[in-house]
Amino acid sequence: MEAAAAPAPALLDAFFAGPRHHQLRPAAGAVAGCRSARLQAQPCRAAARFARADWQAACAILASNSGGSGSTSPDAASDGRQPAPRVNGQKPPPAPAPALEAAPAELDLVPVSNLPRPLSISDLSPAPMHGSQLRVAYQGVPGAYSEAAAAKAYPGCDAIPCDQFEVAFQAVELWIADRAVLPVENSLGGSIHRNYDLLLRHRLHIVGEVQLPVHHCLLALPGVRRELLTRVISHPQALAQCELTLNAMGLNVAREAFDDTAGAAEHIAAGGLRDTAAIASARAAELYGLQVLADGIQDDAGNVTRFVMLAREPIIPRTDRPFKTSIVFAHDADGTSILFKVLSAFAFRDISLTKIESRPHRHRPIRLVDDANVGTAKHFEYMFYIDFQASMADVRAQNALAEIQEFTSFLRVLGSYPMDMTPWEAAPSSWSSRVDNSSSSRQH
Ligand SMILES: O=C(O)C(=O)C[C@]1(C(=O)O)C=C[C@@H](O)C=C1
Repeated sequence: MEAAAAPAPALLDAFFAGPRHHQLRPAAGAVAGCRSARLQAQPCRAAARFARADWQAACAILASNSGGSGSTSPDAASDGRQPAPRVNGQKPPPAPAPALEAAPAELDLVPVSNLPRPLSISDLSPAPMHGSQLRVAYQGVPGAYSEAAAAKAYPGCDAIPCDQFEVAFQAVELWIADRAVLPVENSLGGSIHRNYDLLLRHRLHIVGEVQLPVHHCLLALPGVRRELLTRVISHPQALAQCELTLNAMGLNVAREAFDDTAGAAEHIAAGGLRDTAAIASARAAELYGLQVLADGIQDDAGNVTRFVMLAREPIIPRTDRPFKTSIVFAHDADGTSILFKVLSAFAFRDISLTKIESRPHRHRPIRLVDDANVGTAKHFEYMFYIDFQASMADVRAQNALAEIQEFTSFLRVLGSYPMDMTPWEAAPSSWSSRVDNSSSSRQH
């Protein structure tokens, strides 16, 4: 039985650092030293023992800086910051929102000129403006679920809207924001693949997670009736999460993808579109002056999106509360047994996996295997992402990863962070029970 222990900095640095210059290669030094052969695993463990005193000293310094803020934010202790008592994210914008000013006067829209304009690529010059508040980048415009996730992760933060996921990553890298909060998976729609790819391309660390119950509404301009609609617009995830309900409502109209749910609501308000409805939050309805045509239209009452919190530095993993660790790996060797070996490394140590995802290996998507008799087989190559339920401060996790390094060509720890353990609160769903009944009668 492997006992839990404080991690050694050399070993943790090695896992967290990953490759510096080429994303798909292991880092020089400790990582490469540990992974390349079974024989080389020993020096790495020796280094780990040697550095234990440094690790404990570093922990002591961080503990004395954290000041016991009592914040509900999972990585607040590592920040040492007190959230300022300001409402989430509504700082004065650099310019009024021109699109909304064009909305027809009779719509009686709530003035939204004080909503922040989303950052775009052209805003990303590294010119940090340091205030006392934690600045948290999210993708979308005010009223997006990601904004609510940012507020849940960092209560009282200054939420910074970004027009793309990529911009949110860069905002943190360039010190325009301190954190990013980005969706990675939804209980109905599945993984948000773009963010898995970006996690690998960028060098940010996962420092926490939040799970947000997602309660969708069907929004339209005031006075619009459902029969007039010819189109429903929203984020593709939101469209997917409401597909059965929309059909059950008899709303078999065109569906169109939008960058984010609140952006779709804003588009309807700005364009005065009377034939279009958006799937978005009740908060988006308020912000953009739309009426709620139907409430709780997600296909399952327990619709939840999981977001990760990203920072420039990792947090110090602990063992006194439930932690999760996210890793990504690839392998060079022929054969499917690698995945089996990786899973065994966790099973053998009784570590539960909470998620496994594969994505194309962008640097080497196809491997050709020639057989003179039958031709050339084209194997697709993958990067594998795994979340497991243990902290990197737990020696079981350290040993599992040391073992995995021996048969993978690339391994990076994306983060080791506290699990979101907030009590379950399913979003009420006025439509889902009908859909459940109708879909089950359809299936049998
Ligand atoms: O469009 C939004 O409001 C978002 O915050 C994005 C997003 C997503 O990417 O999954 C977040 C939560 C919901 O699952 C739907 C959409």
